Amino acid sequence: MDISSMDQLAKKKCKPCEGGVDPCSAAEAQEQLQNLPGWQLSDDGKWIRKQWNVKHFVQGMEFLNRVAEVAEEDGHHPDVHLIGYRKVNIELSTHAIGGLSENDFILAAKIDQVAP
Ligand SMILES: C[C@H](O)[C@H](O)[C@H]1CNC2=NC(N)=NC(=O)C2=N1
Repeated sequence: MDISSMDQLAKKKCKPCEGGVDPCSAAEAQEQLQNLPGWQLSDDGKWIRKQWNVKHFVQGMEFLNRVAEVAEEDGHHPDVHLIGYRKVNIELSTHAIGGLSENDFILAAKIDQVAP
């Protein structure tokens, strides 16, 4: 997987993924995360997660609605871990391969573009 800048990632489109490819390594993931500020890699290297502080609950919901549009457009979807009083926490992983693929980094860049 080539390492792209955030802008390069956001210009890419997620590719349909139904398994059959190896997840990216923790080292590749860490390298890619250099361009995705605020995203954390899980200890097992299988997912990335980011938390935002928002002004209020509705702002968090409006943010998630924008995320839903991006996800549907790209055919790659987040796991929303928390929509709280003033917090949103989103996790990304490619479920078809049980780990991270470039799709997750592309979606992370696109989510950052629509974050409040
Ligand atoms: C064919 C298409 O790529 C799959 O159905 C998509 C849908 N959205 C997805 N989202 C995530 N996070 N992981 C997947 O493996 C996945 N697969």
